[in-house]
Amino acid sequence: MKRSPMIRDKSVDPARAAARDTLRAVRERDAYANLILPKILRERGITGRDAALATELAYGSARAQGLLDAVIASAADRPVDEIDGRVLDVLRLGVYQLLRTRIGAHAAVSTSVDLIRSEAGMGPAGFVNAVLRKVSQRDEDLWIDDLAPSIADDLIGNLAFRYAHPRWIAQVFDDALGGSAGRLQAALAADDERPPVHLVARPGLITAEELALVSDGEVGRYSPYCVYLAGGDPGDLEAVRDGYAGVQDEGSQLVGRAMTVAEVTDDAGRWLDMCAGPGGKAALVAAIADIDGARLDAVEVSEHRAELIRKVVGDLPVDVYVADARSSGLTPGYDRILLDAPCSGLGSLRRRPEARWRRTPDDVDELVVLQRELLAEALRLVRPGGVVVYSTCSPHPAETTGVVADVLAAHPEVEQIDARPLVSADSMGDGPHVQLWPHIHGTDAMFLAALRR
Ligand SMILES: C[S@@+](CC[C@H](N)C(=O)[O-])C[C@H]1O[C@@H](n2cnc3c(N)ncnc32)[C@H](O)[C@@H]1O
Repeated sequence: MKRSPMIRDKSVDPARAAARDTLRAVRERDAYANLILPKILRERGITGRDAALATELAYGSARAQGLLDAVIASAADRPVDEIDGRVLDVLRLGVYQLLRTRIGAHAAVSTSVDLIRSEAGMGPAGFVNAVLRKVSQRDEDLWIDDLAPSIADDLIGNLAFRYAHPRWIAQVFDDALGGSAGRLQAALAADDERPPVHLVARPGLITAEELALVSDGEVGRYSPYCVYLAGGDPGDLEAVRDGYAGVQDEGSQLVGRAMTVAEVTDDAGRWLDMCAGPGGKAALVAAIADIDGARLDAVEVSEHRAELIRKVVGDLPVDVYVADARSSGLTPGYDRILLDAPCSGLGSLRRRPEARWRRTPDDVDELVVLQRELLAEALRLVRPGGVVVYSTCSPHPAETTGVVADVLAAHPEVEQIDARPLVSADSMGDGPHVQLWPHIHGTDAMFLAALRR
């Protein structure tokens, strides 16, 4: 591969250059950090400690962007949108190192100056040096005390700033948590951390205990298929490469499993996953279907994502349909349906570093309309006595309890059943729905509700 000039420059640290180029791709091309960074590392042959450092700096800086920008604007005495983008990327990396890592101030500043000098020259390097030296005079708490809204005036704004979330998202979490500052603080803090990798042991191929043994991991708390990986790249594991295991958040496993364990009398084995791409839950459900003698129809509107489903389900009993699930043409009469609806993803922000700064409240309004239509169609496709599991990787009340309440109001023939026994985790509240949380369950903030027609 063609190496960029800054990589050849001996003064530039390859790990930091990889992190900088990731932030640039995120800023300039709306790239996803967790897709672009692994590619950069692979292409440049960066492994081991350098790869770990690049990952920490790129993901950490992307996740903390709002906090970092407020500090940069204050230290530079100008809004960040008046700072050249390439300089801003390097400043974000530098401020992240100063405030949120144990890297010494001298190393954080000098490596940042090297990064920008190699591609933009002495002027921008002097600016980066001056801003970072000013930032280095205080620690993170002092900067937060200076710049965050006061606790007395705006508690949610203060917590949002402190834990690097847009205020509107902190407000959504607060609404979903029922307005307790302690709970909100714990939720935001957990969401501000780098999440552990969860593996799924594919039923029928390997047990969680066996997978824990070969991966040096720990068996999960709730999902019988889950293993918590202690560290390292899951792609290096033979079990993952051979398809015996995959990467999947424990909450997502619990949702897939819930659809298969709900009580359905005379289950004829006609199962449907209505929004199945890229196939994480479909693969788990299909493996269980294989054991139970059932067959899964998997619908996905995007051809590319449908192809990902085909790859991950392999020879399992699955038929993949590329269609809009609101008008798929499938014959009604399903025993079990999983509707893992397209959603804002506010419950898995910890796994998508830059996502929190891209989402807007308007995204949610459009999604809610689609979610209602999809759920109404699921209720049309399920047979009397059958069960629909509705789930989102978002705790936003409009996308969760709001959608369920609206659709139930229009369908008196449908009852909501208690989803808690289908999940069997701790602290699941009063039901009948289940809302999982990173700070309580260690999972993404998945929601699920179970409806019987
Ligand atoms: C939350 S994701 C599903 C994740 C999946 N269940 C998994 O575990 O891998 C929602 C999926 O729904 C698809 N989708 C969006 N609108 C759709 C529609 N109208 N009909 C079918 N699929 C749709 C999206 O392309 C996306 O792949």
